[in-house]
Amino acid sequence: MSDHTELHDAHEALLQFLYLAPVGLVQMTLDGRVTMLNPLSAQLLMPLARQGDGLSNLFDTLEPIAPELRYMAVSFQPPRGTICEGYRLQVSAGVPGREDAQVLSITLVKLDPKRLMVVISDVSLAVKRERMLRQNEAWFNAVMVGVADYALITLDAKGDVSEWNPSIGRLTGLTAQDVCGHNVAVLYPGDCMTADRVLDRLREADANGWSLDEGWHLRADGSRFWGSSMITPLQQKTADDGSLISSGYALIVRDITEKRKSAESLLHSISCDHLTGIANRRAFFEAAELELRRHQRVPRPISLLLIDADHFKQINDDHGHAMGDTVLQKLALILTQSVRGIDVVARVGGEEFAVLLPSTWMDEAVDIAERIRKVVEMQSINVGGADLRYTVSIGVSVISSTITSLGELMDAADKALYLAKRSGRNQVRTLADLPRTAFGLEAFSESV
Ligand SMILES: Nc1nc2c(ncn2[C@@H]2O[C@H](COP(=O)(O)OP(=O)(O)OP(=O)(O)O)[C@@H](O)[C@H]2O)c(=O)[nH]1
Repeated sequence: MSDHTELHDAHEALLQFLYLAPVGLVQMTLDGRVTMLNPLSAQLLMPLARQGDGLSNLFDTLEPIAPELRYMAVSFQPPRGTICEGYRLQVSAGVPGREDAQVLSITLVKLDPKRLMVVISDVSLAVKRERMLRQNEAWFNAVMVGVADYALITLDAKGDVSEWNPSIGRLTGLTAQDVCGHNVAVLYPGDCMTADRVLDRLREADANGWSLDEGWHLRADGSRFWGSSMITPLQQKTADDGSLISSGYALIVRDITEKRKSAESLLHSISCDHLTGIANRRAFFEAAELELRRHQRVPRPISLLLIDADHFKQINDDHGHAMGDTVLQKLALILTQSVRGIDVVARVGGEEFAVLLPSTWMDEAVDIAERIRKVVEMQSINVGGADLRYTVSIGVSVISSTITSLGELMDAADKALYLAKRSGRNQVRTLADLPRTAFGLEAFSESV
């Protein structure tokens, strides 16, 4: 066989491999320009491609959901090596009960100083199974493990503590007088549990047979511990509408501080944004999905703030990328300090943040957004002796009869944010601020 034929056959075999590979494979330049992609990667990425751009640059395609990938590639100094492995990208939120969230796993390898290879796979099903497994494990642990560090009490139909068991004193230092007759929310720090949330959990226990949650709990001396709590219904009866309701519940609380510490670094790596330390896009969608599922069971308001730093490109251009990063870190801090423990604060894009506010009406959400806007406006960051000031624009939306899914909630906040930007930035807007006749964005842009 001639060298030429051998080469041709090897090439054919390689193409065949790429074509049939069970994972998406993309080869590209360091700045993301795609030079080769196999059919599976095209299929996985096509829903993300913006009109007109196609899939010509992978970093552009992934910019809205993972702007950090470009920075990770640029800041990777060695001439070759693995830049990231199994990095999870939350593509869509999914619709509870109808459509699963879509999650892609991305491995980025630098082949040589000029080329990157990307391996993409759809791990949506695996993520769903992981979550179920985590839940089952926690459930099992709550029931079977650790007789020394658990506490048991009973609750009435409203979630008030009806029966005291000394185990709760051992775990928390609280006395019967501290808890009996009070809402079980007394076992939690003020900003981590509300009476509404307690009722949600009781309804969840009625529907599923149990409700399991992890979070901060309170000791008598004011200190906190990370606890797992499981609520199970006691005597159940069928209501007029056919649903099951209980006259009482058992609550088991366990101190899992130690277990949390060991799981924390793993959890941190998959759910925290690498720059700001707050939740990343993936963790946000998971938490928001859970919140919306609760809302479907017991309807009550949920508001969303989308916060975007104004003229951020200019900050990067004037003061350098590292200063841009500092601004994002400071903004993340302001957001976490401005809301309650049960609110979800996340970085969902490059300079875009989201805050989900359970049990919060639109006017309360607008007040919180306005407070955040003012704190940012007042803050000055020292840059080489000079003051750097910046502002944010905020879009606010709330679940309503027309906005029922996470996608719609995000979309409404995004439109309101766009309105805030178009109206001059450094302001808070809702869709109610749109001209009545111009609800759609296209119509709006024509009318401005
Ligand atoms: N420093 C830093 N910059 C980032 C990061 N992620 C995204 N960016 C930059 O954020 C900038 C966002 O710019 P644009 O979307 O044009 O928006 P803008 O300049 O904020 O303008 P408006 O949003 O219209 O007020 C881009 O220049 C991105 O490169 C990051 O992690 N760190």
